[in-house]
Amino acid sequence: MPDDIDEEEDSVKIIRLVKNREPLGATIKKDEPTGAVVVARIMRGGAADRSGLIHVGDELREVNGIPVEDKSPEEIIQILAQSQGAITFKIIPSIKEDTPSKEGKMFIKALFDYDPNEDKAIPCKEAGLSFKKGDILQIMSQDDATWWQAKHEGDANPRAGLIPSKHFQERRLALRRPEILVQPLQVSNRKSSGFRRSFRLSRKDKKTNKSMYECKKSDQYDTADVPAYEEVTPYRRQMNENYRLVVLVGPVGVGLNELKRKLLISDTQHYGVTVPHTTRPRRSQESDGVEYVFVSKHLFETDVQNNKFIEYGEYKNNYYGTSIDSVRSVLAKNKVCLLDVQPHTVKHLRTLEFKPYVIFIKPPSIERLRETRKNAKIISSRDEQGAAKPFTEEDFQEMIKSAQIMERQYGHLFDKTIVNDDLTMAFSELKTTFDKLETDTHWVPVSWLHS
Ligand SMILES: Nc1ncnc2c1ncn2[C@@H]1O[C@H](COP(=O)(O)OP(=O)(O)OP(=O)(O)O)[C@@H](O)[C@H]1O
Repeated sequence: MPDDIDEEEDSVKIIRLVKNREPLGATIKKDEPTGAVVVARIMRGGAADRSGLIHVGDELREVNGIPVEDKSPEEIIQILAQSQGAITFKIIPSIKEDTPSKEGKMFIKALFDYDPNEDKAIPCKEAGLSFKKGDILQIMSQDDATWWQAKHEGDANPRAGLIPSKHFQERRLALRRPEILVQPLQVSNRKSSGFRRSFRLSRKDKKTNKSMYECKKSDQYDTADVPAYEEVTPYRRQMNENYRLVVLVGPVGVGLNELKRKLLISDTQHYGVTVPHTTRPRRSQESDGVEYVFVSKHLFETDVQNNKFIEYGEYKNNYYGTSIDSVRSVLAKNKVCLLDVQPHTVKHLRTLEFKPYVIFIKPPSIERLRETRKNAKIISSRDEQGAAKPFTEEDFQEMIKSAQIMERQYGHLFDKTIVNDDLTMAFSELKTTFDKLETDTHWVPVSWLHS
């Protein structure tokens, strides 16, 4: 054995990787205490990972015969960027053993849009993975507390990209929160018709000009508790199970009732709606349990105390409300229950029992609203009698503004968005969505199935 080889040389490894146009899929850093250049991260599925020859913690000594000890990571990256074909690395392997993990078995739904190019904090923009709110991501590594590695679910390309970890993203969102909170839920104080009811008769208190459902303070600022990701798992309804609750949300006048009505008449045996409760006296042509369940004020208030209502409110000194049991009774008849609620209510319905599927009905552009709603009528909140009137330009503007606020504040809870431009097309998209919901596999929160 020659004398000039020091002991360390025993462990030196020479490896060759062939680099084509694809990046190597590894990042390096200077180890502060020792000054050594070490591999900081191996991107899952990238060229370095697939070779199986380089690992996190390996110390880099030479690249193509050039010693790297006195070079900064940027200079080394430069050398690598300029190299093509086979690249030779001299490394001292890390002694750390790889720990088996549940890599690739965890799926998350992204609850925000992400573009690595806009992210000042990401260690390497090229390694970042961009995604949109609602995308399903497969988590490939959580080794790093700040930067996870992920792929789009179903993507055949094995290479993972960097995404902010849940903890990191939520922490930085929390720091930015005061900005977000400036936007209140109500669209304007001219009228508060931005939010709809499941029962049209009792929509607004015209005298106080208030929405009949006063939101709790915390509900108005829901953005404050928006998580970054939600862990999800595939779910397919079994034959003996109840149908999932279908929740429809959208701004007033967007056509929610119209779509619901069309669905109901398309198959009255299959679809159902809840019967609301009221404390107003029954009219002669009405039957208890058909138009409304008629109850006393005392009973209604007791039920409110016992959290029996999903939503409730007061209109002309009478209470109106949708009870949780009314949803259960539709589901128990083996029907698909169509429920329309204010968007802030959705989070209370997200339980294993209801497994809600939330559809957002969105207005088209203002130009299309003008064209398509020429003969349509809206129940005007400015009208004491609540009579149907043709849409005004203000109604259109408010509908669009209200939809934007809903999307921004509650978009993370929507499973599907349908634009109600042409009614026939919107209905057919809705119908297809319903059919798929009953037969296909969908992603649902893990907490619903493992709670
Ligand atoms: N795509 C469409 N094209 C043309 N007219 C439509 C369309 N969708 C709904 N309409 C009409 O718009 C009007 C308002 O619809 P609808 O009552 O269903 O709205 P809504 O969202 O349920 O409102 P509200 O909360 O006031 O009950 C109705 O006259 C309806 O027929």
